[in-house]
Amino acid sequence: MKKKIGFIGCGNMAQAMIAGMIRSEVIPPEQIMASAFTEATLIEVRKNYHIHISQDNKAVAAFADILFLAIKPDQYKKVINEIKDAVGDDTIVVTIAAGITIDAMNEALREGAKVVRTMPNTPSLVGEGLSALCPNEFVEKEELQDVKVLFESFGKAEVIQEDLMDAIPAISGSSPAYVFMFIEALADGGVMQGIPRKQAYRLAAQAVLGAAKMVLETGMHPGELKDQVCSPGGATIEAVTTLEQKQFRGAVLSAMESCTKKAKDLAKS
Ligand SMILES: NC(=O)C1=CN([C@@H]2O[C@H](COP(=O)(O)OP(=O)(O)OC[C@H]3O[C@@H](n4cnc5c(N)ncnc54)[C@H](OP(=O)(O)O)[C@@H]3O)[C@@H](O)[C@H]2O)C=CC1
Ligand SMILES: O=C(O)[C@@H]1CCC=N1
Repeated sequence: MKKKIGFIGCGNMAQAMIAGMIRSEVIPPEQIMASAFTEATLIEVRKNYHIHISQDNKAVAAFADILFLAIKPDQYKKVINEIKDAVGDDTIVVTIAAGITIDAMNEALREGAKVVRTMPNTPSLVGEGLSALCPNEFVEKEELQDVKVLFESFGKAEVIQEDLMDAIPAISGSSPAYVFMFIEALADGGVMQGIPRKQAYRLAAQAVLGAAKMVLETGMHPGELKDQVCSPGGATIEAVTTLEQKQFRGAVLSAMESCTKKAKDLAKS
C-alpha cells in the first residue's frame, strides 16, 4: 500500500498494530510515523520497528494519509484540539478508543472529517487480531477498503453498525485479557499436578488455540464440541460440573456486562 500511516500514541495497542502491519509487509516501516508522550517510548519504538518517530503530534497528523489515534479516551479532546488544523481534508482519522463515538470525533475535528471508529485487540501483534470497524458517511467505499486492508494485515476485520461498537470491547477488545487469565489458571492447575511451568503454558495455550480453531473451522455449536469431550461418566464432565457450580459462565457474562458499562463511561472522562 502506498499510503502513509500515522500513529498518535504508541503504547500496547498501537505497537501490536504496527508490528502486525510490518510483519505482513502491507506497509513498510518508512511509511509509518508515530508520536508518544515520552521520548523513552519513541526510542524503544524506533529501535523495535524502524519507523519514523516524533514527539510532535501535529507532525504525525500532517504526515499521515491514514491517522490512527491510539491514545487513551481521556486524551482525545486535548490531542484532537492540538492536531485538528494539521489533519488534511482527505486524511482518514481512525479512532481505536473504547467509547469514543463518531459524532464526538466529528465534533472535535470538524463536520465532514473522514472518521472510522474501530476496536482492535492485541493479538494483532501475531497476525491474529480481530477488529470491528465503523466508518462515517464521509468515508468513500475505496477509502474504507484501504483501512480494512490495513486491519486485515494483522488479523480479521469486520464492518459493523455503530450501535454495536460499545459491545465490542467485552467480546474481543478486552477478552484476550480474560483468555490469558484462563490460560494462566490452566497452567497453574497443571503445575499443581507436577507439570513443569513452561510446558504447562505451552499445553494450556495450545489447548485454547485448538479449541478456538475447532469452533471457527467446524462451524459446530460450542456446546456440541464440549459434549464430544465429555465421555459419559468420565473426567471432563466432573470438571464441567465444577465449573457450572462455580458459575464460570455467569462470571464471564457479568464481567462482560461491567466491561461494556465501563467502555461507555470512558468516553465521558
Ligand atoms: N490495549 C488494548 O488491548 C486495546 C486498547 N484499545 C484502545 O487503545 C488506546 C490506547 O490504549 P493502550 O495502547 O492500551 O494504552 P497505552 O497506555 O499502552 O498507550 C497510550 C499511548 O499514548 C501515549 N500518549 C499519552 N498522552 C499522549 C499525548 N498527549 N500525545 C501523544 N501520545 C500520548 C502514551 O505515550 P507514552 O508511552 O510516552 O506514555 C502511550 O504511548 C485506548 O484508547 C484504548 O481504548 C483498543 C483496543 C484494545
Ligand atoms: O482496557 C481498555 O479500556 C481497552 C479497551 C479494550 C482493551 N483495552
